Amino acid sequence: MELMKTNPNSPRCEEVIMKVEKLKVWTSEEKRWWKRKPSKPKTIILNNVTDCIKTGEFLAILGPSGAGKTTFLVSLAGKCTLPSEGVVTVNGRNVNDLPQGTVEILPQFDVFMDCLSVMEHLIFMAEMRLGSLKKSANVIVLNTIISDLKLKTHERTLIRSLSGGERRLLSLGSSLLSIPKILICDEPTSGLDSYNASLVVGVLKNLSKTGKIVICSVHQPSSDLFKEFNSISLMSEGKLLFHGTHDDCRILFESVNLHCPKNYNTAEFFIKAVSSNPTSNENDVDRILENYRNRLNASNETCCETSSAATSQFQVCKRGWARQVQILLWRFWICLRRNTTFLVMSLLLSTIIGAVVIGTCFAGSTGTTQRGVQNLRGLLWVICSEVSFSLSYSALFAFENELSLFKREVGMYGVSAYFIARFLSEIPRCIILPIPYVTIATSAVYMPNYTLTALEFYVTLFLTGMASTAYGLGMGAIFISSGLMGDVMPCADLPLFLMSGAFLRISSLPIWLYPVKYSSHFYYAMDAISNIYWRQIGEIDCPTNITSNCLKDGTAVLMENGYSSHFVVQDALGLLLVAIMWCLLGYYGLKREKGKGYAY
Ligand SMILES: Nc1ncnc2c1ncn2[C@@H]1O[C@H](COP(=O)(O)OP(=O)(O)OP(=O)(O)O)[C@@H](O)[C@H]1O
Repeated sequence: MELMKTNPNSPRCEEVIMKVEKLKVWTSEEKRWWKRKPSKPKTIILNNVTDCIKTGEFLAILGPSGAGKTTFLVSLAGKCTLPSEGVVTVNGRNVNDLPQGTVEILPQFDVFMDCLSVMEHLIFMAEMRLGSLKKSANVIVLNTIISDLKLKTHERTLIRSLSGGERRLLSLGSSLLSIPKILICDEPTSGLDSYNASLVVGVLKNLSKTGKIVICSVHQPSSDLFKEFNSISLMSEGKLLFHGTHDDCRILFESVNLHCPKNYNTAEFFIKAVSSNPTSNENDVDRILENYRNRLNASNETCCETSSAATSQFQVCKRGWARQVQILLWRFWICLRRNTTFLVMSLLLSTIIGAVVIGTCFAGSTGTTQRGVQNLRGLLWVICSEVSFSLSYSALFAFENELSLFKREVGMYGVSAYFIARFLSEIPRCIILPIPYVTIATSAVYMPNYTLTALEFYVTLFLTGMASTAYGLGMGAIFISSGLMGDVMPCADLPLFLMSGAFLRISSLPIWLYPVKYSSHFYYAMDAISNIYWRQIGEIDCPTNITSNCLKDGTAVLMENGYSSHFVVQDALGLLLVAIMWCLLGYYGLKREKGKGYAY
């Protein structure tokens, strides 16, 4: 197995030592702001864990449910966001300061972009973690992982069609692509049949033989699988009761009169013995711990220090920003392409129906009569708002659906690269959506210089679509995890669309509302589209029997609404700035989400 081969000439400094010193982790305290006392006090999850894990260890972490195994693994990976004390180091360097990918964690639950095929997913991961697949060395690594994990037959299968076990294998393959020095797996065999479980354990064991550390939590392993691990750690109630070989563990248990019956699964025996259930004796746990500590003290075994300089070898591929955007865009594009028929059909159907309804209601209207002025104003508002609302609401939930994936991939790519790629992936919608409104709805009304006017409408609606998409993505990113998006959006929309001039006379706005006006994409869209239309209306009929004031021409309509006279520059620039503003806000929203930590 190419990937797992050890280099015989490797210097001894390639040794990896992971040290855990007095690690304590608590649950977060919950406190209501109006109360002095916490409503839920913090409780301890990991209680003073000290350990040392060395190169070549294939370590099984055993313990009953709730013992703290997952919390321990997450802490070892430097991804624990709970309050903690103590330190985890790798070759003397804090685990949090190591280059991304040095310590990889394979979580208990898999998260993927389900629309990709197995191969597409692995190519994405390889490009991000390993480097360019134009390099033959990287292709070899990728192919080795595919063949080691027997994924070849599923290369073209969509991830959404994989079984739970196959998803586990794919997850493991993705983690292996960063060629980590330390691989931490939370129940890597759960959901796998015995063949695949031994396949995974075999791959992990071979990996540990190449001078790496592989740590796995395991739930009820079969005797055969359990034997494959060369060391075990036993946890109970947040304490580390033992770390060492199988034999040492057996001897320790026998020292407190706990003998594993013949032909009994040893892993099960150890777990049962330290479980806090009525059949186990609580004193056993204390005695095991005491005896273990006494043995450690007597053996005087120390966790040998390795120079932190040795961590300089921990170099991991980091793609440039532009390349990250490109790779992310490629992934979004595949999903878009896979759903193209559905997307285009639903987009066109909904917009075509909308455009036909609008065209029917406004059929025959003309801006050259006093009666037609209101209809044309209404038509322009309806097509601007349809484009704007459709695009902002379709972008709004983009991040919510991808939040777990984004938080799993934290550190693999930059937040800005992800945001920009997401924004760019929405552009096809901005291109397609205005077409029916411009071609169908406007053809039912009188438009001077139809082709040119329709083209100008299209450009305006496209730019409006871009700003609306940025607005949707921005709001989505800001309120991503609160579940408030749907509630907040109508409140945020209201002041912005009131600035469109369709309901309020813009020229009569008080000065303190100007910031809202200038940040409203509805305002720029209506200002531009109204100018395009009304500037071409030279004369509006004014019947002699009319009782109200007559609007003599298109310019009078524009003046009545209070639209700008520098519309081309102002509106194009305005829409661009609004898009940038929402992109920046969205970026900070996502950055805040990233700061909340890894999604386990
Ligand atoms: N974020 C958290 N907030 C509150 N309590 C937590 C949190 N994470 C873990 N706990 C609690 O800490 C204890 C240990 O949890 P952990 O998931 O580490 O156990 P485990 O040994 O991995 O269990 P299992 O084998 O069932 O997965 C549990 O009682 C759990 O409820």
